[in-house]
Amino acid sequence: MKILSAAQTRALDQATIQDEGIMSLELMERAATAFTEWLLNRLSAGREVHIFCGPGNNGGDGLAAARLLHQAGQPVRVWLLPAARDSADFTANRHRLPPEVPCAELNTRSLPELPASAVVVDALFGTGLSRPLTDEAATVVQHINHSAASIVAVDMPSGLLTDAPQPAGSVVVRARYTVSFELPKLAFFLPQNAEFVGLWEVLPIGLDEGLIHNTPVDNHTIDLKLLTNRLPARQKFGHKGTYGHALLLAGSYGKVGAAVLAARACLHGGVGLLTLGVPTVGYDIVQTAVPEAMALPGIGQEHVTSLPDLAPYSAVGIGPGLGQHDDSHAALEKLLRTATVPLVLDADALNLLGANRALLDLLPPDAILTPHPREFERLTQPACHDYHRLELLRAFCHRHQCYVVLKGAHTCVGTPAGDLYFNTTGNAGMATGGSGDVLTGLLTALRAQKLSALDACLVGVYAHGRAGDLAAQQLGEMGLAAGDIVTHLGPALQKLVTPSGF
Ligand SMILES: NC(=O)C1=CN([C@@H]2O[C@H](COP(=O)(O)OP(=O)(O)OC[C@H]3O[C@@H](n4cnc5c(N)ncnc54)[C@H](O)[C@@H]3O)[C@@H](O)[C@H]2O)[C@@H](O)CC1
Ligand SMILES: [K+]
Repeated sequence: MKILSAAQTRALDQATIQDEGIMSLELMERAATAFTEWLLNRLSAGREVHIFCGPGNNGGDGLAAARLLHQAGQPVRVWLLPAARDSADFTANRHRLPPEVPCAELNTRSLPELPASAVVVDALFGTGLSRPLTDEAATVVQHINHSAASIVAVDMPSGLLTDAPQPAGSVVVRARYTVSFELPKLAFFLPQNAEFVGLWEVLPIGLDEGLIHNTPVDNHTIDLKLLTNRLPARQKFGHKGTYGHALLLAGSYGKVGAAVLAARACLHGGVGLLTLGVPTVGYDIVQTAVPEAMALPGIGQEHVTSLPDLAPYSAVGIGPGLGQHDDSHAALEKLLRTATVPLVLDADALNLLGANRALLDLLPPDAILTPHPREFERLTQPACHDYHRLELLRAFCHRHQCYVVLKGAHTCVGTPAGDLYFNTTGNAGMATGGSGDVLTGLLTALRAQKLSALDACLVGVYAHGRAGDLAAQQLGEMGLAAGDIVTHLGPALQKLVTPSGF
């Protein structure tokens, strides 16, 4: 899916109205209908719904939803934010509200009591918000936030800008759910907004697909549609040589487990052959834990101290559990100077790069780096906020012509072309030691199988998250350990395989 800016969203609404010859009121009705159905499916009987409406079309959505909820037999009350001017569609829906639905203008000196059993629908402001909330609007939002009621935001939590940072201390609705329309908003993907957005969902309202297709964007979601035809099916006459030979340089004394996890993920990621460059201290461990992989002797006693001959390999992954010793640094530098095959760099390989920034200039084109935010900042600079981090990410990928997988709840893949891809799979159970090692092994496997760097990142990140979701379904989020992600990689990848046939 594309992630549109607020201005593009407005333009798309308008263009859909013109192209389809429908009234903007009809589009609002679609939005309100979708929202109402969503809410009715989740409401337990008897809970009173308080709908807070602003003066624009977000408020219009709220008024239309109030009518539809009332028609469905749901107890509902409407509260209107006083404003000098209301939008035309707000006014039309105000007139269509049945007189039986209690509807009153808010008075900030005596705001309505909101019991814990109430559901608050926040339809104060949506994508039309142009500046932080002040005065009455801010007071109302603070009142809602201080109540114990459950808050559901329509399209956006009011007060949150769609695609730009908030000034510190801005008043923003803290929604439990945000129900948005057609396409997700950039704000939803950023950790700094999690406390406002809550869980979010996007409901289709039939905006013009052709127009969406023709809208140029550089922010996207990673979803099944995007992944179509990126992961080829296995060939009937394929053999282990067909699927590449990966080398993983990983593990050191006390961190051999990282090498085991990356190795297992690499094998379950479909690689034909895997060789492990682990120090002697981990040799017996990996030979026992991962018998399918070969292990190289003599590349270091307690950590990796030398680089093997790279000729046999079709991709190299380096970093999990590597340690940051000087001779590991030297091996990394040699790798960067000599490798002609795809590289995946993670963990201590990134920390070594961060501590020796001159190495960054040696990165071969299309290398994949998989930092978490702190590791990324070691490679660049501290980010002032999440939007700044995305700017840094774009600039870094462009400057070094590399792909960066910035790990998080919505892992973001940055590309040399300046595109950002936000992942939509995964869960909080994956916030556990070793998850990243699994991703590194998987990405190395995909690169060894000759997927482009972009396809490997998109397929790998999505499948890794999906495998985590499958594991959590069985084990619960708390019960999930990184090895469980590996176990579920097979089904997660299988879902993405390009079907054979014609
Ligand atoms: N036809 C459409 O354009 C559709 C719009 N939809 C809804 O319409 C929303 C966008 O509607 P609008 O563009 O009218 O915008 P909003 O309803 O989000 O807000 C606009 C109003 O708020 C005022 N405003 C902006 N910032 C303010 C601030 N800080 N303090 C006080 N007032 C402020 C503006 O002057 C304007 O009156 C979407 O989020 C969505 O909920 C949906 O009904 C789908 C169809
Ligand atoms: K809202």
